[in-house]
Amino acid sequence: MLLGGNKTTRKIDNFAINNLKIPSIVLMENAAISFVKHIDENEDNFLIICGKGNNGGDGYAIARQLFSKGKNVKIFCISNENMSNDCMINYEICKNMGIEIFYKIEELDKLFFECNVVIEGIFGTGLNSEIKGIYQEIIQKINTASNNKKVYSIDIPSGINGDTGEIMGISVKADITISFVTYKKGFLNSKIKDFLGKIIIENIGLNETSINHLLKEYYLTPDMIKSFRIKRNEDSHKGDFGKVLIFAGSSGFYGAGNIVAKSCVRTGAGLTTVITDKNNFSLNVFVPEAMSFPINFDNINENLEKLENEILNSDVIAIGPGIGKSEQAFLIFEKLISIKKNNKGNTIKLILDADALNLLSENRKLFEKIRNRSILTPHLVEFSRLTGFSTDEINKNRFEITKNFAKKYEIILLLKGKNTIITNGEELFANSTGNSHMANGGMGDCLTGIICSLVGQKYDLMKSAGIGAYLHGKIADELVKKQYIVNASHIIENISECILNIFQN
Ligand SMILES: NC(=O)C1=CN([C@@H]2O[C@H](COP(=O)(O)OP(=O)(O)OC[C@H]3O[C@@H](n4cnc5c(N)ncnc54)[C@H](O)[C@@H]3O)[C@@H](O)[C@H]2O)[C@H](O)CC1
Ligand SMILES: [K+]
Repeated sequence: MLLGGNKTTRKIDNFAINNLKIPSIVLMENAAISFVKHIDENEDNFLIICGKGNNGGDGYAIARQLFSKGKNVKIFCISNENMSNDCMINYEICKNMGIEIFYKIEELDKLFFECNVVIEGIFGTGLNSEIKGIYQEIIQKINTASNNKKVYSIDIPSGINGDTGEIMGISVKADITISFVTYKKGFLNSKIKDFLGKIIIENIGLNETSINHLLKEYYLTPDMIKSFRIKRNEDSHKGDFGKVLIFAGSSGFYGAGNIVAKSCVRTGAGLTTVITDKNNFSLNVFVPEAMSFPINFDNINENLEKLENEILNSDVIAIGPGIGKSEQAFLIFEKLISIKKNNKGNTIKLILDADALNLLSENRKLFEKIRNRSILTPHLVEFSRLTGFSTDEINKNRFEITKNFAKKYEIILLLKGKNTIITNGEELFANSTGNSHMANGGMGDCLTGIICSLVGQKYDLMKSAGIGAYLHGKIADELVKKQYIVNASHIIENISECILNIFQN
């Protein structure tokens, strides 16, 4: 699903009108028809509150549609001066059709009392400043009425900034928001969850393929994830699903390595090998399918040469969870990223997480070695270390900062958090799954394991990160329906079933 905002709505509008030659009034009519589809047939007595821009125009067109179905419809017109063209056209039609239109704010309380459903089209993507005066008063009244009326918002609850989700002084609290063409970036702002109600994204007669060259940002949906699927050949063997090398876990943190390995195996990698302390015997018990490459941390030079063979044999290397920042960890990390091509002549892909990111932050010249082949999976604090931006700065400007970083270092960035972001600097995915009940130790390790496994199975880096983040969150979303806390072990046990559901449903 396309992800957009105020500027992109204007871009799509312009393209549809100027290139596809769809008159703007047709777009508005399509929007109205799509909107009305979501209104329960049994509802009656509508109050439609209209501003003077195209959001208000949508409101007048919706009023006409409902009226022509025989519904009781009343309109509150906030202003009939300086209306946009299409708003004026629909306003005039409503007048001509004899729909009752009210203008005085003193009449609003009675209108609220008499209606069952409020539909508001005050501001959409054109809101450009703090809401004051009469607009503020009307929105306050809608919110008071909303205690016992159903409130539908057209496109965006009036008062929410479509780009940032910021509340511009005051905002309508909708029960249902029916938005057009794109999932608005502002909806990702967790602070406004209660203002949006149920979100539905509707079509206005534009096929996604005819406009998706205009924007390269997506909100990940089940359909998108399904479309990423690579079919498995009947005659394939384990070598076709990737040789994954994992450097994770160290004394005191063996669990991290075990979780990465088990997630990787459960996601379907062909062969999984874990570089681990020679004294770690837990791996074989926890993940019998994985192999281990033992390291003597007291004398790592013993193993570095043998390690070279292991690297040359691998398709993808995941590095980071639980490795610490010791001299030895650094030397192994440096060795692992120093060879670009494997025995088959293919580029070895890298997934860098946790301490690998911290080591990278402190040794920036290593960025040179990871270009064009890596996914970095920081959480907010790790990303702050990598970029030098404060966590507040990143939160305010996630899209731009992540894209710039990915572009500068030619890597895929996956910034973990609510609506995890994945970008290569051009294209961007915002994840739609996940919840706060999965915020506990080991979750990141599990995500790393899933992603490196997908890369091993020849999914490209963007898609591996996208499927991985979606799957990881989706499993947790399903589990919280029946349990309060979700741990990495719970995710691991459900990976295979969830992949089946996503790819086959
Ligand atoms: N491609 C699509 O998705 C389509 C969307 N449609 C609808 O059009 C609106 C956007 O319409 P636009 O005319 O650009 O803006 P608005 O109606 O949101 O508001 C503009 C109106 O309000 C004034 N204004 C802005 N901020 C304030 C403020 N703080 N106080 C007072 N007045 C303010 C501004 O000056 C304008 O007069 C989109 O959301 C969809 O609902 C199309 O119908 C079809 C294509
Ligand atoms: K609105």
